[in-house]
Amino acid sequence: MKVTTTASGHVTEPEPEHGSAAGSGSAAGARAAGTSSWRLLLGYVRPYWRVLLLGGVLSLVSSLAGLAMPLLAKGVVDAFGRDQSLAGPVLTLTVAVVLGAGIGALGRYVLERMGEGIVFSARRSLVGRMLRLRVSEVDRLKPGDLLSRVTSDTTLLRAVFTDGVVESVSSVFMLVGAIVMMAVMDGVLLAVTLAVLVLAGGLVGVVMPRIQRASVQAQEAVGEMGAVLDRVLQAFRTVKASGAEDREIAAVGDAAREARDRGVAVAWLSSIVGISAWVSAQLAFVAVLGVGGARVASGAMEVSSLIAFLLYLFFLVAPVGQLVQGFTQVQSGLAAVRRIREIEDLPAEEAAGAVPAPGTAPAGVVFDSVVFRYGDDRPVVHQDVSFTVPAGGMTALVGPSGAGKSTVFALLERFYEQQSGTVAVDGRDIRHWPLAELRAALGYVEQDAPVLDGSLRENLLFAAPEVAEDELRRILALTRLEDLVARLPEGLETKVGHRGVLLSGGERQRVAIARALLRRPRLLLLDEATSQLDAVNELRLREVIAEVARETTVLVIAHRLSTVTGADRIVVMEAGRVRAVGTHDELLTQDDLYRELAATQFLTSA
Ligand SMILES: Nc1ncnc2c1ncn2[C@@H]1O[C@H](COP(=O)(O)OP(=O)(O)OP(=O)(O)O)[C@@H](O)[C@H]1O
Repeated sequence: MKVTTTASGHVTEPEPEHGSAAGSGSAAGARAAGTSSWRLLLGYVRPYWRVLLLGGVLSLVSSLAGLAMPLLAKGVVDAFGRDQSLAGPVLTLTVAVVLGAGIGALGRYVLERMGEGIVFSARRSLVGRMLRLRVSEVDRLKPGDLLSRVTSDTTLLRAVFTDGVVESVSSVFMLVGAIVMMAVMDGVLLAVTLAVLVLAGGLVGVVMPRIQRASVQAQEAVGEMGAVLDRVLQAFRTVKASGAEDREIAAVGDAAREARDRGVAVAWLSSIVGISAWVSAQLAFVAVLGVGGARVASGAMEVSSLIAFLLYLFFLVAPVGQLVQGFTQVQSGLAAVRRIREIEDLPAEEAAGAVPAPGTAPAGVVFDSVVFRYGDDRPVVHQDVSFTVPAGGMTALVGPSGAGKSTVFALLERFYEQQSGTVAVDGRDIRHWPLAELRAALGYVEQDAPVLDGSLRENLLFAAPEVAEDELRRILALTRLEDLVARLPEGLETKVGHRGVLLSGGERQRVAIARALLRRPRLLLLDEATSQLDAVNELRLREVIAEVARETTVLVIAHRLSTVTGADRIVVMEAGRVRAVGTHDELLTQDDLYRELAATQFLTSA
């Protein structure tokens, strides 16, 4: 696939040549999507073609040994009938059985190993792609569904080449071989057999497309169940506090039931195919026994040939069953590939590569006539935003909820791109910065300061794993976290738990600041927590911000009076515009909205 990089540094890919499975209703569209799914599937198997070939050859050799078995059995019967020694034919038969089974098992192992390799590379490439998706794309996706694409859909790829392609090829080989051998034995009996089998074949042809549709729906249902479950786990405490457990259990149960129903539909259709293959084989067996018995009685056929023919007939049953199973596996695999491809087709950011050191000098920011909306169908969030943050010191952004303050940070990090206007960091349009370098120059502390599952040390070094111990100690002192480290049972190595449950809100915020500072940002973006902090934490946070502002530029979305009074300048935003800029004292006299904000929102935490 051709990938191009735009002037802005964004990687763009051509529109998918074919509509996705969900999008294309027409038969031609579905065919085209099928073709490209195959191409994608082949892409996964390409690195393993030698292994696939080896596995395929081993399976074929094992099938050949299987095909020889009835002939060798006929040899045993003939030797018995002619009063010859049985040792030779029995030994040959035994060797063929043992060798055939051994080679078959080895072939199976080789293919299964390859299947695991394919799942591994599909997962690696999908996760690699997922983490590079643009934030705007991920906003639209459901995390649970994404998870199921990485965990469950990729698993289905394993069986495509093992149970699917190779088994099907060796089944066709067995089938053709058995039919040829049957033709050699007795043409009349073959005609009887084929007449019965063609009837079953027609039924299978009708059911197969339904199996394909049901497989896609089954996988979508599993994805949906993941999405519902994720919703519950994300808001676990809210679910409990709202007494909504029963309703949510029912919702997840509904999704699970849907997944079960779709799975049952696949099983039902597969069993129709399986049973018709089995019944037709039995019918063929009875017919062959009747007609063959008559032919043996009339002397037109030897009894050993009838026995060998019947054995070949039994040989037909297994490959037909495998073909059916193989076809189902391939259908599920293709459906999985389509779901994986939907993610791989989404626009991604440029790859990080080596990040040049962004320097350490504080960087300024300029927003110039920025207009931005989150999507074409969304309202304009930044109507016309212009302001300047000089390098060094602290600038506070204030304004009512929904004014567009957090969006300023999202644009600076280039999570989204403005529709018009310019955003510059250190005098350079951010679209001209290599993305990784830009992000390395910024430290970003989110409002809810997420803590990742792992130790406190892992959390602190998340953005800068190579940082020296003295620098870590310096930042711990700067962010007033030394007490916390001393208090935790295992110090820095203490597991802070999923979502940082061991830490208070204020501590979480300071851990997030320390994490950002350890990367030595030239500009710290701090979205202050709105939650109330106790007096000690409030004071510590204020000291930390003031001290950091001596080293670098700090742009803080402020929710506390104590923060804004310490700021060198304050930018007041309202409804997607900047309405005033000044110091606290200036704005108190000049700007009504600021005076009101200071009197209401900020006053509680003076
Ligand atoms: N990812 C998003 N997708 C779509 N709309 C969004 C997204 N993030 C924010 N918005 C919308 O953009 C508007 C501005 O949001 P923003 O978070 O920038 O405001 P804010 O001033 O930071 O508010 P607050 O102080 O409450 O956090 C809001 O109406 C919000 O609903």
